[in-house]
Amino acid sequence: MKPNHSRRVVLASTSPRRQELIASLHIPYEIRPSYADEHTPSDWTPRQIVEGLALRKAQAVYEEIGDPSENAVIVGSDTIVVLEDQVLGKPADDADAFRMLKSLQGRAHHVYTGVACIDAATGQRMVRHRMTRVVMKPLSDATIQAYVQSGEPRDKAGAYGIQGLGSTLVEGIEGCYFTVVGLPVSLLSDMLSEFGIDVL
Ligand SMILES: Cc1cn([C@H]2C[C@H](O)[C@@H](COP(=O)(O)OP(=O)(O)OP(=O)(O)O)O2)c(=O)[nH]c1=O
Repeated sequence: MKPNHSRRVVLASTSPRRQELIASLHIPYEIRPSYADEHTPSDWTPRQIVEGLALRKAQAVYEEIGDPSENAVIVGSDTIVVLEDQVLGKPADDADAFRMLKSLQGRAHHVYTGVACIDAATGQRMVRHRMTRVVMKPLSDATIQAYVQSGEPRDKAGAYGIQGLGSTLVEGIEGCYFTVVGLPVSLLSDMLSEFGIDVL
């Protein structure tokens, strides 16, 4: 059976990494930045945070383009880094990035990414998450400082990007690499097929 490519994906994201990953699936897509409120109650679990925020991001775009004639699936995603019971989002500034990396170095943490799909015509929705364990090498203050000065940590949860210079800080991972980068494509392709979009 040929893949059904008549529906398109609307990626509710400003993240260049997510845009590159959706492009790699070779399905029709468009980008619509979503500016949902990212504050969450302090008692939410990591799963509730990433699933809740992924859904909020998709919902914000659904409210703009949702229409019975719209043959599209809206996708939202959210990533956090969790060190024991501490949730690390994006660093506020370079000092915050240094502090985050100092706490992550030499030990393991978990990266959670939530993915939400909303059918733009019917409003039908699905939300899931994936988690990957990452072990970071022991790092000297000088190495952390040099990495912070590269500018890479600024827009990334946990203040590192495994896909960039941050790859040199990581000892190993258990789980899906793309969950760390911010969009678990294998989970997304399973979810899209439930909405009538077959990647293969
Ligand atoms: C841990 C890690 C995070 N990240 C990024 C992925 C996400 O873009 C970012 C986490 O912030 P998010 O709030 O999940 O996403 P965002 O604000 O960048 O984009 P959106 O418009 O979709 O809300 O951290 C990496 O790129 N590499 C990594 O190794």
